[in-house]
Amino acid sequence: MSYTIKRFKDGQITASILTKGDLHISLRGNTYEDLFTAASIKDAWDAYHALEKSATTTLTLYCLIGQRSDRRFHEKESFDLKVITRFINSMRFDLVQILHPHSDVSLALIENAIQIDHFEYVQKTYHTIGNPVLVSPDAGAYKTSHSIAERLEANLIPSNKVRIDGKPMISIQGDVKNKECLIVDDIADGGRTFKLLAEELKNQGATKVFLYVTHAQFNYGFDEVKQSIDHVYCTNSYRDIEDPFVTQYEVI
Ligand SMILES: O=P(O)(O)OC[C@H]1O[C@H](OP(=O)(O)OP(=O)(O)O)[C@H](O)[C@@H]1O
Repeated sequence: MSYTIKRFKDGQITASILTKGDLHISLRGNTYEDLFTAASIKDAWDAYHALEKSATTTLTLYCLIGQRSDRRFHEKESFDLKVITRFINSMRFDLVQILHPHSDVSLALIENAIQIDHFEYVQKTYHTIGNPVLVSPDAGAYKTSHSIAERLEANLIPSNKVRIDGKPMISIQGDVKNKECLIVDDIADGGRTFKLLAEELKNQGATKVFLYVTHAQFNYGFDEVKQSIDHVYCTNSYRDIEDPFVTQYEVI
């Protein structure tokens, strides 16, 4: 099965199916354009395979747009993940695979969805560094980090971020003195959460602090995070990064 995509000058996308067969679309999925591209391909495929009931369709998204907006943050605001997942459901794929979603809400809202595990990337990072202590940065990350630590038979130190009078305060529940630490989480947006945590880990005696995130946005660059983090490990689910400070595992 193969297809082509044509973009008109005004941005419109048209998909054409070249050869028949099972459909598998792999995209970052981190833009609305990616989702519309998938919808065009699926529409063309459906038309061309109307009589072929046994053919299957799979959509793989490596960095689902809106995954952090997994609730209505304010009664006057849109619930963006619900809008996005409704659109995905309207395409009617037999299977939708999502790499390391921010929370289970994405999987609950998307029909026929399964998670692509990020364990292998954390495992590679863990062995490359040489068995560091894992650190989970907040309550949201604890459950996943706990399961990863068990699978790696690694030590895990939970930490938490609370705001006191608007100022972020980090609490670390364990001894990191003279230890190398690996913070593990799903997404770096600006990276401030990890910069502050790394500073506190070093204040408490950590010798080195590394960061693993599956989805590496780093929307403000690396200057700030470089001040307290020694190296970043991530996938290229969101974008390709050319920087010696970053090791990327290619997923797309
Ligand atoms: O790079 P930064 O800008 O510091 O952001 C990164 C943090 O934000 C996300 O959590 P979020 O606060 O969305 O999680 P929540 O579901 O607990 O609100 C993500 O899981 C990281 O922990």
